[in-house]
Amino acid sequence: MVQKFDFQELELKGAYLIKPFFADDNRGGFVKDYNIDTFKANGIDHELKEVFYTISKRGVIRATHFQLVKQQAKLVRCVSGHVYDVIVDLRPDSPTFGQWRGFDLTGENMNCLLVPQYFGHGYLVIEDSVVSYKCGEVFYGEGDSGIMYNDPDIGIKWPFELIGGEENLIISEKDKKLMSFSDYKKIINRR
Ligand SMILES: Cc1cn([C@H]2C[C@H](O)[C@@H](COP(=O)(O)OP(=O)(O)O[C@H]3O[C@@H](C)C(=O)[C@@H](O)[C@H]3O)O2)c(=O)[nH]c1=O
Repeated sequence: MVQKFDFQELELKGAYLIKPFFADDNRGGFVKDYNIDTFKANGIDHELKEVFYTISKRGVIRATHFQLVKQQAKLVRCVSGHVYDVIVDLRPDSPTFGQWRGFDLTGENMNCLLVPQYFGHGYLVIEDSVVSYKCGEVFYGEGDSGIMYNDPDIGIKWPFELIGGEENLIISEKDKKLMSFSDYKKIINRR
């Protein structure tokens, strides 16, 4: 079976759900999730500066992250396991400002998300997972920031029932102290 790249632009413009190139045979499979020319031919200008992976246990939440400076577009794929991945449009001049969308990314479905610059990104880990990131900008620790996963004004509906309830969440100390959406709007209005 051979599956070609497939690009679907989402309602949050500039974000894409992407099926990678995939071929299998009696040895197993082959996945190509990035090619600069194929991306350009489909209207996506995404040149890589950094690639990294996160390894997470079921119940982990990493959300909702972005860099306040050196904005980082990223191509995200769950290499193994299952995450519920959420993107949030944080572009103040966008008609979908403040809106979120969620997607099941699994090792099996191989779906990738192209998260544009000026978006927040995060996920809830439904099964032990490895997630890969192919970034258009390097990590910039001083600008590392985020909005609380449970911010009421954004209102992300996380499927906590799939991890046995919100009380089972595993969250970093940093992610317990992120800003509110209301604070984010004050920061960008001052710029
Ligand atoms: C993200 C990142 C972290 N680090 C360091 C900082 C820290 O010591 C350690 C773990 O960092 P964090 O706790 O911030 O990792 P994590 O919570 O996994 O952060 C990630 O979350 C997801 C949702 C994203 O979208 C990513 O862009 C990134 O923000 O790794 C880097 O050196 N380079 C990086 O690119």
